[in-house]
Amino acid sequence: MASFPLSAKEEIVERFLDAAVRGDLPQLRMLLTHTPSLINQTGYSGWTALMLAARNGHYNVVEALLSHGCDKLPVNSSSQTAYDIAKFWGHSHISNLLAQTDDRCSGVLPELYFCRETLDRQSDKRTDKAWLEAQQSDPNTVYLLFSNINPMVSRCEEDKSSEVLNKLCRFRYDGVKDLFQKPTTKLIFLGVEKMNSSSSCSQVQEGSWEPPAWFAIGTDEDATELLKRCRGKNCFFTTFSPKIDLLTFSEEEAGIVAHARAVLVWHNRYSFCPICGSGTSVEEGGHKRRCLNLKCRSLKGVYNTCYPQIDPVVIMLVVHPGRNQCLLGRKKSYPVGMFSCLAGFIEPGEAIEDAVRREVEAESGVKVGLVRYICSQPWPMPSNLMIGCLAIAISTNIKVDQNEIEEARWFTRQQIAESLYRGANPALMLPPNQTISHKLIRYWICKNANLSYRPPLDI
Ligand SMILES: NC(=O)C1=CN([C@@H]2O[C@H](COP(=O)(O)OP(=O)(O)OC[C@H]3O[C@@H](n4cnc5c(N)ncnc54)[C@H](O)[C@@H]3O)[C@@H](O)[C@H]2O)C=CC1
Ligand SMILES: [Mg+2]
Ligand SMILES: [Mg+2]
Ligand SMILES: [Mg+2]
Ligand SMILES: [Zn+2]
Repeated sequence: MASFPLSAKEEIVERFLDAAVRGDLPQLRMLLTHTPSLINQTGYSGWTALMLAARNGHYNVVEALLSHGCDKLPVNSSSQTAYDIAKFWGHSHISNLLAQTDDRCSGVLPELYFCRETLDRQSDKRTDKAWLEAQQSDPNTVYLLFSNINPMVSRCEEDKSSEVLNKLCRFRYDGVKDLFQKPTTKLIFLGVEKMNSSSSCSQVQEGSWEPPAWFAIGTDEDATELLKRCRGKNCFFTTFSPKIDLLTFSEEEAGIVAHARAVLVWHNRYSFCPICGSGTSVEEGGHKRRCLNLKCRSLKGVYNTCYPQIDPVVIMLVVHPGRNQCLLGRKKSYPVGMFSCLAGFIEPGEAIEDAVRREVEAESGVKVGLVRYICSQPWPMPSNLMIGCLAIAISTNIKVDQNEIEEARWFTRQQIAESLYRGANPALMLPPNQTISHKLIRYWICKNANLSYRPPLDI
């Protein structure tokens, strides 16, 4: 059989995998230091370094790979994870190690995008007017600019291979103070910087260091005028395709965007009092609106029109009664070949479990029994809270409501695994890594992959 010369990249992957087969830890470490992206690479066999080390009983290599953040969930063409492989070949010390790490550390259910609490919200400070005013003019305070609800960002030029493309433009007081004069400007107190290793200097010990406060400014001023403030920093607003652009921040900044955007959207929607139609004043660092009509009912008791609104949405991966398939659907608006979890808004007076059952049956005709909450994600498009569940189907016939989705289908574990780990299934493209939909699908795959953990509902 003719053999083709390997490209430089293929060659380095093969050297890395070969080190895992031989248990050559120094060589493996050296290659990993030089090229960290090797960690989850597969060779021609479709096996990762972790699988190969597990197959050959190299405990120290498995340990080193895990400590470098290796993903232990990929499966080979026989749907085996590294855990399955170690178990099959009788390397129980390795299968025990692979089964040990808990969900969050092992990548089974890693932190979700938009979920990182980068700032300390310090919600108690929102009512401290004097403190807030002092922070506003403090030279260390950080301001983020939003043209309505779209953040001003600059392109990241440093790392072209990274998924992080956008960085929030940060301003000091002098660069934005003129905007405060406009009555339509909204100022949102986002919190203060959390103390980290770089801030634990002598100033902190002396008690003289105050963590900088962060504010978001929402303005309706002309975007081109706002851009002049960046003085050539190559800034722009994410007006063209917010859905895609909002997924290209770092984890640290994504959480800040989710908070700021949801509050600014609420201000845009609730300019006037929804009870009596009067004007409102903005209070509590932008987290409350108070009606200016002293006779208004909203001033008595707690009115939920006065506080930022969040729209709860259930999103669920429906599992076939036989446990080996899952139900995914596609809307007309999805890219060609993409299928995702079914989702729908929770209705008033409805429990999460009932919303899951109602939405699944309405959209796909499939009836659902058990529902289990897994995780949640703020989704600032514009202010949803996605509540992620696994649900067990008790019927399998599909009858799609064409008004809601275009198609729904049962997919086998093998089809999903191939799409997740090898992108080899052109008929099935899964939603991007940053979405809760992706995480739920991944969670199901790994929980079903004979990992030692057995969920209480035997999902
Ligand atoms: N992060 C993720 O992985 C995913 C997020 N989503 C988000 O979930 C949300 C809900 O999913 P859909 O399937 O669209 O919901 P859905 O299945 O409830 O259908 C939405 C339709 O229901 C009506 N509706 C009823 N109550 C509503 C409310 N409170 N707000 C808005 N519309 C309401 C409207 O006619 C709307 O067109 C979407 O906004 C979407 O952005 C959806 C799928 C994946
Ligand atoms: Mg829906
Ligand atoms: Mg629906
Ligand atoms: Mg609905
Ligand atoms: Zn009112």
